[in-house]
Amino acid sequence: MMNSSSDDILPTGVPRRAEPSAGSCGGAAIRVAGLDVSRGGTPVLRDVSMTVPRGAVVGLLGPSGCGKTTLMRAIVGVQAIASGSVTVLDRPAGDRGLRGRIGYVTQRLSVYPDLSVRDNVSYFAALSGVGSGRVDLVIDQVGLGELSRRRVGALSGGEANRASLACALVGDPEVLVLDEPTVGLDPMTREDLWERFRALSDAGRALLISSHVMDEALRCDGLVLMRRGRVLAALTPGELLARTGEETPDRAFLTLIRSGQEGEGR
Ligand SMILES: Nc1ncnc2c1ncn2[C@@H]1O[C@H](COP(=O)(O)OP(=O)(O)OP(=O)(O)O)[C@@H](O)[C@H]1O
Repeated sequence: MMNSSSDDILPTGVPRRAEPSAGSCGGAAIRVAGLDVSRGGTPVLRDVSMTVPRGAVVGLLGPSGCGKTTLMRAIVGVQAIASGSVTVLDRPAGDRGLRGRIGYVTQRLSVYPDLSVRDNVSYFAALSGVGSGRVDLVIDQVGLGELSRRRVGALSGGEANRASLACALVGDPEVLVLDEPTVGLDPMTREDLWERFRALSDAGRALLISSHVMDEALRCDGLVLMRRGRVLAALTPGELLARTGEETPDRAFLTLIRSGQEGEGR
């Protein structure tokens, strides 16, 4: 039986490190309830409910086309929704008051190819009103220190992705929504970035990170597993392995899908 009630949807264990201290304004940075979205007249998200606690890294996993990007677009407020609710930092998604408080890195490059890494990040710093003090810091954090003067158009795909990430990080947003940020990266760079994500969550930021790479699931505090526009399960990596009896997340995901299909009588 998959999670469906809103009481179920916080992966157990996730809020523990993310629970607000007394007096703070609530544990969930992102709260999605009963979300339905259609694109091009076709339903692509159906009754999606999930939360991302403050101070946690939640992995959004599922096969290509299952609706991960659409869910992220709804969370950052650029996707029309049919029904349900999406709340970020206690405000409706897309609210003007959220500007600068959410960082979003899309799969497509959202930086200017004709500008250098440094100029791109400086531009985003100016947009966020943070000044230039953090520019070199975030460029170093994504491992582009030596390439900061190079035009983004002359970077490799993975380097350009990291330039996008630096632009999202420079405003020090409270919520980060990252659509496959590690795609095309070598294992060492991937490792560095996950350390960075962990440091951000330790500092209280909420991160929702989509990935095709199931092994990255083990690095997350909580997982939202999607299939065909629905949330198949929301749970911790440990729960995923324990529930399925599998040793690796990709096998566990397949086992969950199969058990779901049996439940559907297919
Ligand atoms: N502009 C659009 N018009 C119509 N359908 C769309 C549009 N964009 C996406 N879709 C469809 O919506 C569904 C969900 O797409 P989405 O991009 O959210 O999936 P995803 O899980 O992020 O996929 P991937 O992992 O391949 O990036 C897919 O079936 C896709 O074909």
